[in-house]
Amino acid sequence: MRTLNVALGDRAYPIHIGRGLLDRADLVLPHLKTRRVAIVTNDVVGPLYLHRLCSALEAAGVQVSAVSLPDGEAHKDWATLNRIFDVLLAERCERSTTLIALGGGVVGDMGGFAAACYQRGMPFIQIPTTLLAQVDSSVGGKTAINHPLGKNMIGAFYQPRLVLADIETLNTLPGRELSAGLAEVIKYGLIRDAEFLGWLEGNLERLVAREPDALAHAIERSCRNKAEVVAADETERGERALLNLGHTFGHAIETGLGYGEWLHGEAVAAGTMMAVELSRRLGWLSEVDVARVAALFERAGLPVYGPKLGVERYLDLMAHDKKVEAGRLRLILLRSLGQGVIHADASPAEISKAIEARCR
Ligand SMILES: NC(=O)c1ccc[n+]([C@@H]2O[C@H](COP(=O)([O-])OP(=O)(O)OC[C@H]3O[C@@H](n4cnc5c(N)ncnc54)[C@H](O)[C@@H]3O)[C@@H](O)[C@H]2O)c1
Ligand SMILES: O=C(O)C(=O)C[C@@H](O)[C@H](O)[C@H](O)COP(=O)(O)O
Ligand SMILES: [Zn+2]
Repeated sequence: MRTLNVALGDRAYPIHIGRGLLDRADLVLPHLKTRRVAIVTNDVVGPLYLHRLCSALEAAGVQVSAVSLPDGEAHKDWATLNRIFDVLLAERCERSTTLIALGGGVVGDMGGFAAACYQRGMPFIQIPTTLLAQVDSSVGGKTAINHPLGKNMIGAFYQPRLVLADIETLNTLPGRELSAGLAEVIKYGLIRDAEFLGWLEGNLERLVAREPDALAHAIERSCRNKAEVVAADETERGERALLNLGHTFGHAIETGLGYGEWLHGEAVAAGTMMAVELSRRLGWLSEVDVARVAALFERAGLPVYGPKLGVERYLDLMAHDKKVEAGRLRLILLRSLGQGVIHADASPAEISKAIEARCR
């Protein structure tokens, strides 16, 4: 098992990465306030892993309630969030009960938001079961639900007390979902870790083949990058915005097509290509750099062009981005491969050309 720390003072928490961790109640117990938990999962993950987690906790004397949500991004909404509150109340969960999110990023984002709101805040633990959730969404405390007009528009910053990433859960993950997770892995290389980017270029097929050592390395390195950024800028006043590379375009794709049509990671990959193209047009990247990034995404089984929504529609959707300040779009671009930058000066005409060049 490898352990990292998210250094947030008296709210610091560990990220444990390893095999068989679902059975390790001993890792969970020190982070509970009382011996009472409510597990939030979904209709796909529950049948696979809920029993193991429940058995381990119950054997350690913990009283467990569980709620299973319908699967998918289309259910990351108010109605589904409310189902969590219905169960927490019906089961008489207390403010000291710990909510455990067992699943991918959708379950984690919704479980975390429910934990932030229920009785004004209950303890929260993340047990991520997708690659995307293990490398990104379970760390850092962004929680949210979607709105028909924009992704993650209603939410809160609310940190977990523990992240438990059991790599063995990735064995049952569909290939398309593994690829989606790789988009966020590649992101860390592009925005702040050129050495890791080089490693990814040399090892991508090992990740696609789910070689345990390669996966463990990629998850640890990704979490290390994310933990450093979050510790330095928890609520996205500055540097944390770099984690949004490709997301302003990508969220427009997800919202524009309807949630769940494209996976988040797929939209981020196509959106990153738009950001990369704009960076080239600004003179920061070369044609060779663009080809290098596209090749990496393609080897990961990810799209490198977005859908043809129409440039006006893209711009309209992008205007809802949370990084918009005083009506001005702030985009994450690349000064070089491995160095992200927040850029507020791109003109709508320049942005439009980059979108058009990367739609098909
Ligand atoms: N909070 C953050 O910082 C952050 C970061 C990145 C993404 N996100 C959010 O995360 C969401 C995407 O997360 P995701 O990619 O994990 O999608 P997801 O949660 O929808 O999970 C993907 C699919 O895999 C299934 N699944 C999960 N674990 C499995 C397993 N071990 N075996 C088999 N099937 C399994 C799920 O039921 C689902 O069908 C998006 O809503 C995105 O906005 C949040
Ligand atoms: O943790 C962050 O900060 C991120 O931006 C990580 C992203 O991968 C993630 O998709 C996040 O939910 C997007 O945040 P948002 O603020 O644009 O909704
Ligand atoms: Zn993301």
